[in-house]
Amino acid sequence: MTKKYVLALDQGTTSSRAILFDHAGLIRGIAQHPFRQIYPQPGWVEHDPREIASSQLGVVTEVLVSSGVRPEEVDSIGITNQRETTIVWNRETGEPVYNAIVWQCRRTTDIVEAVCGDPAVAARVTAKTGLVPDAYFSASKIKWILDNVEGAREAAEEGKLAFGTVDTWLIWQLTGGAVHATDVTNASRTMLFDIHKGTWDQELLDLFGIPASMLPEVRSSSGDFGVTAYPGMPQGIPIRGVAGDQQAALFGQCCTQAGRAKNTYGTGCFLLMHTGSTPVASSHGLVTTVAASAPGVQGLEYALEGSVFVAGALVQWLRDELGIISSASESEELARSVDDTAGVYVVPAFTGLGAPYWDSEARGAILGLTRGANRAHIVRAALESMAFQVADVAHTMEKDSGIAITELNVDGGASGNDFLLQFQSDILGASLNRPKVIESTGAGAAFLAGLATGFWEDMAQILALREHDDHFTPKMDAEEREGLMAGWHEAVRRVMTK
Ligand SMILES: Nc1ncnc2c1ncn2[C@@H]1O[C@H](COP(=O)(O)OP(=O)(O)O)[C@@H](O)[C@H]1O
Ligand SMILES: O=P(O)(O)OC[C@H](O)CO
Repeated sequence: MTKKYVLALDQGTTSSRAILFDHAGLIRGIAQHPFRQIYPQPGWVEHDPREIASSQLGVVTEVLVSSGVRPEEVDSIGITNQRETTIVWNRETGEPVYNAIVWQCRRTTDIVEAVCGDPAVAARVTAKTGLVPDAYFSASKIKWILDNVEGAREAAEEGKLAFGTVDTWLIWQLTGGAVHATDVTNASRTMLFDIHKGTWDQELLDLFGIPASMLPEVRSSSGDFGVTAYPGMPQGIPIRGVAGDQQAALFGQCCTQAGRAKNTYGTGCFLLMHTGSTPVASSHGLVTTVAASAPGVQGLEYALEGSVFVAGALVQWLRDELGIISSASESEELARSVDDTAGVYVVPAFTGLGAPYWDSEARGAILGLTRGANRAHIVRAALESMAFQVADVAHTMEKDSGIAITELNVDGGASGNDFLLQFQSDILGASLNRPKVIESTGAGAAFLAGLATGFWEDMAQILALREHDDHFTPKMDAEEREGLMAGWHEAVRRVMTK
């Protein structure tokens, strides 16, 4: 076989990565570059679209050179990306009209209130898109650019501007402007896409005042997105896989059937459960999103998604602000040095509380301190708080879907912490699988591309590649679990403002 590798481009919020996967699904090379975070005002977050592209294209060349792989050996490219982040550019010049407005940016809160403040309108938006109206999603960000960048609205109405999430921007760059397309998973995060029909929705476009001519064509996640034609880069490599990073991770974890779920432990946590061909609506503020499908699947597939705002970020806080650990990994050793937290609970509501509490005014607290409490107890309580928060989201998801989570696939930087995973398994009463290749996001993008070209034959072949290096099974008895959970809920109640 002359084609030996699939190249995944993982364009994340803080860095761009390129990862080479071989036929066994193992990583054969990886290159990574951070790029600038731009904070023009409190609560605003931007990226320079040119830096997104240059850092991403830079690591492609770097990974090929550093691993000694020839471009002819690369079967295809899969792209996965930070979602919702919004870029608008001029179709003729290829120049962005404004910086990328990042998913974390809160500048459009007032726009969302003005457009969706009426509960009947909000309900209609949710019914079509599966999303809870919020500045997080792309629609209000596009509107902000059209309303605030001089000449942008006129140019958009004349058909001169193109909108894209980061996948679309990268596809445009890689194909030399030949392809303006996105995939169904990224489209489902814009708040302009009808997730039932699988099409852009004119009513939503009118609501936000966005001309349809700006929108990319929507394609399946595993399919044809053109070939590379960027000057100075290997030419003619097919782009065959595209998915938003959380849906790519779900696919990479082989969660392609109803009830299968994954949780990514990064700065925050993203828990997604595949719900098959049924879009499950949440009664507790979780979002319904489109899942990435393997080739040949008819119609759309869906997932329920819930997130924890502060997870690994709490460990960073212990290190950088409190200074009670010197590295993230030290947290494990310290947590194990004590038998329990001595009744201490940490509620990391730095930016409020998400599902199922939805209290944006709540703030963090360390509770239950006694004279004997020491840093090990606090560090242990911090790790446990990550697991409690995930358990809250998981239980909410179980209620909404009617499906019990008995097995959870895990990944992300903090999933390297065995103490955390054992406690998570105990508190959830579910088994956890941590795959050997922890880069599930990149793996998902690679699988989507390699399935489209025939590099891998089918899902069964990919499932067979999956080697779990670690399983965690619940060891805690029900009484202890319930006691700890009750203590957590009491701690949460103490920080809530409503
Ligand atoms: N051994 C560990 N124990 C606990 N947290 C960890 C550990 N290693 C990394 N982390 C946390 O995981 C996060 C990094 O994970 P990563 O998946 O790279 O995040 P992201 O993609 O959100 O940037 C950081 O917040 C870090 O504090
Ligand atoms: O870039 P990440 O890994 O922080 O992921 C960001 C998410 O896609 C935002 O929805």
